[in-house]
Amino acid sequence: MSENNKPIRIGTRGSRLALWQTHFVAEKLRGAGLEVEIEIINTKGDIVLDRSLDKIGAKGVFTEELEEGLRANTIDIAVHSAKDLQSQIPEDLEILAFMEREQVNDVVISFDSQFSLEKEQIVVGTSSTRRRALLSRYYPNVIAAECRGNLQTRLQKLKDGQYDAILLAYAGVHRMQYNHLITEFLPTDKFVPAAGQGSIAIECAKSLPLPRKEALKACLDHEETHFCLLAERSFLRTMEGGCSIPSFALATKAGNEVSITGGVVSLDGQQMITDTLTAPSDEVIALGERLGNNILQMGGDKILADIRAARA
Ligand SMILES: NCc1[nH]cc(CCC(=O)O)c1CC(=O)O
Repeated sequence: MSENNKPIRIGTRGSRLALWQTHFVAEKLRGAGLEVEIEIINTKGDIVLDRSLDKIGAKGVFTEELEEGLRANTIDIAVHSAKDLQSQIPEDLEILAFMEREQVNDVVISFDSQFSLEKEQIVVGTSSTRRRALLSRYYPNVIAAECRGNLQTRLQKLKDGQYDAILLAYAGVHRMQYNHLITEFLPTDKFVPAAGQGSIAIECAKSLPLPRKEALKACLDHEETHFCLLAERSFLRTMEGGCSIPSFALATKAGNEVSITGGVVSLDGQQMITDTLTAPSDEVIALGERLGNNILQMGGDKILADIRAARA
């Protein structure tokens, strides 16, 4: 069997969401006539569930072990939620494809179909500092509480009555078929999503043979999403923020232009800096950098310094 006919070995985390995403990728590849094998790899983010993500601290808590597999050539590609991928990819690896993004909103999930964020004395669980900060900003009546674990764990905590509602990314809710529990779609102009939310990223070693890379990219990459994600991730790099920083960014492409809105919010939601910029789509990296530098200069640097000081 020639090198290019060997099955594609796909590495993935073992959570139900990760497996859904991996089977989605596998089906696309099989549809293109490629053979696939799936390898489940546990990451620190899956194992350490008793601490919030910003306290685990290390970059790439959901990716490191997968990246080791790419380096050791035990897998050919790693499937990630683009949002979970650190902004700086190691020198010897690359992102081969960003798959077509689905609806990017955050949503409210509750077992009470009458639930409203306007109510008094309600407890809402979130897993991200961004959602918690935005919740505090727009709904000071709400008590924002920490809610970690995979989607099933979070839903179980909601069912157990630890919260009146939780906030999640629509993409994960949809993939896990929990749409019936959505009580509200949060608007993206207020709850601007995290960079990369809703897209699946495919990572590989730079040394993967070119014909393999080309076949995979042709099958999995979505050009419009790719341009947008490059802009958002360039912004994230400039802000030096991973998933532990309450930054947000959403790019959209119209014709040959990409527009991006992004910024940062203080942990208590009191201060927020945002800006929107537009550029031709072949300048998305510079666009994201420009947005990041604007945000830092407009006071974002102070917000980030305060967050670092609060955690130190
Ligand atoms: N950090 C966990 C995570 N990573 C990706 C998703 C959902 C899917 C996506 O945004 O692409 C989620 C769950 C959530 O944020 O509610």
